[in-house]
This record gives sequence, structure tokens and C-alpha cells, in this order.
Amino acid sequence: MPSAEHPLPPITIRVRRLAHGDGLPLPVYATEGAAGMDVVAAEELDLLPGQRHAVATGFAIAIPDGYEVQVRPRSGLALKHGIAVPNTPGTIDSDYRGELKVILINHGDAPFPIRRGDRIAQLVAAPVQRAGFVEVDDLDTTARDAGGFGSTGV
Ligand SMILES: O=c1ccn([C@H]2C[C@H](O)[C@@H](COP(=O)(O)OP(=O)(O)OP(=O)(O)O)O2)c(=O)[nH]1
Repeated sequence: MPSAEHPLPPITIRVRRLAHGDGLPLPVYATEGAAGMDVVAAEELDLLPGQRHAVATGFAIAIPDGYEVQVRPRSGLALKHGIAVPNTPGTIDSDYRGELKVILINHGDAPFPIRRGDRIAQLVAAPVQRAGFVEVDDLDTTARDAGGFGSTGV
């Protein structure tokens, strides 16, 4: 857990272990200041170059209202093996009760072995600002106007 000095109190996420998650560690912060909790694989496969797979984690969670959990890649796997999370950050909704899965893609040029208990990604809890759309005829003008997509130069 983060240190007691952390400015935001931790939220509690209820977790239900599934049968195939038996014996696996639940996500934990590896260091006091870590933003993400490492999550481990609950299945084994060799991810072939170019292949995607939704890797089982062996647990389901109930996130408190007003929060989400983001699934993010681990930089070491990305740098050394080309293993990425194609939907990063994956969004775990507070009302989702199915198994949390980690979608991985192998951008490398060699098969990547995933073994049960391997740390494959990290989970970041975050508050969610909800919004509503109000339809209007005109928007206020700005210096940028419709400029975007590199309009300010390289
Ligand atoms: O990396 C991920 C992304 C999503 N999910 C689960 C939790 C999430 O709440 C649910 C739906 O995710 P999302 O909204 O991204 O998927 P969708 O393609 O829009 O599907 P849906 O129509 O079910 O919302 O799938 C995961 O387990 N891992």
C-alpha cells in the first residue's frame, strides 16, 4: 500500500478469486510510490509475433462508484520483448463483474512465453469525471479555432 503520507486515502476494491486463480498473488504495489499494482497471468500460452490474446487473471472485482481501474502495459516487457496492451489504458468499469482480463499483443519478432504467475501488466485506480452533452448552435471562438493535428508545427 502507499505510505500513510499519501495525499489521497486508498479506495477499497472488492475482489473475488475465481477457481483458476487459486494460489495466485492478488495485485499489489511493488514499491511505496508505485502508481500501478502488478497483475499476474492465470493461464499459460506462447504469444506468437503479431498475436493478441485476452489473458485471464483469475479474479473479478467490484470498483466503488466514481472510480475506474486502468490496465496499463509494463515498460520492461514492452522494451525487451515488444509486449504491449493494444487498448491501453484498458478500462475496467465500476459495474463490471466478469473476470478482469489483460489484452496483450506481441509486437516483437519471437514467441513470448506467458506462464502462470508472470507479471503481465499493471492496474491503476483512478477517479472518473462524468459529463453530459448539451447541444448548442454555436461554440465560443478561440485562437486555435479548428486547428489541430499538428497545426502548431512539429
Ligand atoms: O483490458 C480490458 C478492458 C476491458 N475489460 C472488461 C472490463 C470492462 O468493464 C469491460 C468492457 O470494456 P470496454 O468498455 O472497454 O469494452 P467494449 O468493447 O466497449 O465492450 P462493452 O460493449 O461490453 O462495454 O470489459 C477487461 O477485462 N480488460
